[in-house]
Parts: sequence; C-alpha cells; structure tokens
Amino acid sequence: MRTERANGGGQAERRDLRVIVGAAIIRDGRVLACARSAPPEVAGMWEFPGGKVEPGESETAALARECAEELAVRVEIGDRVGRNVRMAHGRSVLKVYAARLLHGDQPKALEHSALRWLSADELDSVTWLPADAPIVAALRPMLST
Ligand SMILES: Nc1nc2c([nH]c(=O)n2[C@H]2C[C@H](O)[C@@H](COP(=O)(O)OP(=O)(O)OP(=O)(O)O)O2)c(=O)[nH]1
Repeated sequence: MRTERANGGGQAERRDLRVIVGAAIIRDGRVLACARSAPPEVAGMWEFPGGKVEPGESETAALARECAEELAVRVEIGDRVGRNVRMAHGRSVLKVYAARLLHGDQPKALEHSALRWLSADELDSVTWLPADAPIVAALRPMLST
C-alpha cells in the first residue's frame, strides 16, 4: 500500500517520492542557466543548479549544498518559482526556488560544461531539460527587462 503524509501545503505526498531541488539564481534581472555535462542523453541541455535532497536534509539545505558543490557559491534561498513538476513517471518531483548570490561570490562551472546569465528575452536561447518548461515560464515575469 502506498504510504502518504501531509506536506507543508497540506497535500498528500508519497513518502518514497524523490525530491529534486533547483536554484533560480537571479542577479541584475538575469537567471543563471547551467549546461549539463552528463549523462550523455542530457549533456548539453540546460538546467538550474541543484540535485537530489538527501534523507533528513531540508530543501533549502540541499540547495545551499548543491550550489556550493557545483558552483562554489553561497546563496540565500527565496520564494518558490513555479509549481511542483512531476518527473520519472511520478517517482520524483522538481521544486525550484529563487536564490541570490551572497558575499559577491562568482559562480564557477565545477560540474557543468557552461554557465550563462539569461535575461527574460534570452530564456528560449538554450534548450532546457523538458521538466523545466513550466518553471522557465513562471520565471520570465520575475526577470526585469
Ligand atoms: N539539478 C537539476 N536537475 C534537474 C532539473 N530539471 C530536471 O529535469 N532535472 C533532473 C535531472 C536529473 O535526472 C535529476 C537531478 O539529478 P542529479 O543527478 O543532477 O542530482 P545530484 O546532483 O543529486 O546527483 P548525484 O549525486 O545523484 O550524482 O533531476 C533542473 O533544473 N536542475
């Protein structure tokens, strides 16, 4: 039988659901997009920095950890961007949060093949991972032109 629990929003969520968090890091009206370097099926496609939330880890802690590991930056996590996006036949969910860089840190592509700061007009200039489409749409009005 499927085990369910109430999450903060009061909705039922599967206990075995894998949560993947992403950071929409915004600076001067642009968002940081990152090109995946692996695996081969998605290499060259663009995403928000982030990754899987580890057991017992909060979503914001996971984001801070992933941004440090992938980009060598410290971030402040803000509001959610867009909705929960179900992936992998419903076994995982992508949640993206707005974020800003702290202490003047400059992102370095430690795990990605490229980084780009995109304005609202440039959001469609890269090929995002398919699950990111509704997030990118929600992000557009948040980037000043
Ligand atoms: N980080 C990130 N992952 C995304 C996005 N969109 C999207 O579909 N994904 C998918 C790609 C992967 O299947 C999964 C994230 O897994 P990952 O392999 O990057 O996670 P991780 O850093 O924890 O990796 P690992 O420790 O397991 O190697 O979520 C996005 O915008 N950001």
